[in-house]
Amino acid sequence: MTKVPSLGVRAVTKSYVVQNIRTEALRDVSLTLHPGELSLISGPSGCGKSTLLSLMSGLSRPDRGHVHALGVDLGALDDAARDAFRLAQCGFVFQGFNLFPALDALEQVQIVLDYQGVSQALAARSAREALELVGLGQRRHLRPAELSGGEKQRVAIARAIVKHPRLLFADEPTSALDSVNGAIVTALLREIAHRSGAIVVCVSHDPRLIARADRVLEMEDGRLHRDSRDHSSSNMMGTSR
Ligand SMILES: Nc1ncnc2c1ncn2[C@@H]1O[C@H](COP(=O)(O)OP(=O)(O)OP(=O)(O)O)[C@@H](O)[C@H]1O
Repeated sequence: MTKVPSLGVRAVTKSYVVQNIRTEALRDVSLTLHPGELSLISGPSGCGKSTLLSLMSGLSRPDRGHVHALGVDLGALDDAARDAFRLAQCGFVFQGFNLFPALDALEQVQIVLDYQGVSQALAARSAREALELVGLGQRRHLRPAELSGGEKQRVAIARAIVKHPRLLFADEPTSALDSVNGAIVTALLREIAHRSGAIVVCVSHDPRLIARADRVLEMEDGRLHRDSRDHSSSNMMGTSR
């Protein structure tokens, strides 16, 4: 295993077949994402954003092409090894928060480390630090029903970062939030990328996130259509439209 700390997608295609109808979700997509940056994947509904996120995080496999994460070829790993890679290296934030109703904020975050076999004392301390980082240190004993939507998303972010993942994936993390909380969560994701050096990847339509991202990748019809890093490019990676 090399120590290349990037996330690379090379000539990836992915189709779904439902009732004999094939949908090409990704067509020959290539990109490299770098540590310390908040990268945003944007584009119209159905253009392949979530499929790309799922391949980059090792949740699914491409039909063709390769995904290299932190120097590891995810396609070369069996299911157990990919699960282990995700557990060790990846954090996830989803639009619906996915919190346990019966647990308070501290427990929601701590449970991740408990699952990894970290001692109770260290898990509690780390969970508290992660909640402080997202500005919820004082509200750590509240349950989801006692927290606002923005606070719940911040708990979800604390849960995702408590094990210091080098890859942080967020699928529409602000879509359920009002403008103030959307801005807070956006700033937080960017700060996490800059401070921790993690590769932070968001899928979103949210203009607040688009405006604050270090890099914006626009998709269209299963292809990468535009990369803000390459201003001259509107048809990337040899794809012509
Ligand atoms: N599990 C699946 N089975 C069949 N088709 C799928 C599946 N997942 C996605 N698709 C199809 O693949 C294409 C890309 O879907 P994907 O969810 O990646 O797009 P998206 O850009 O994330 O869309 P949205 O913004 O609406 O979430 C769409 O045409 C979708 O209907």
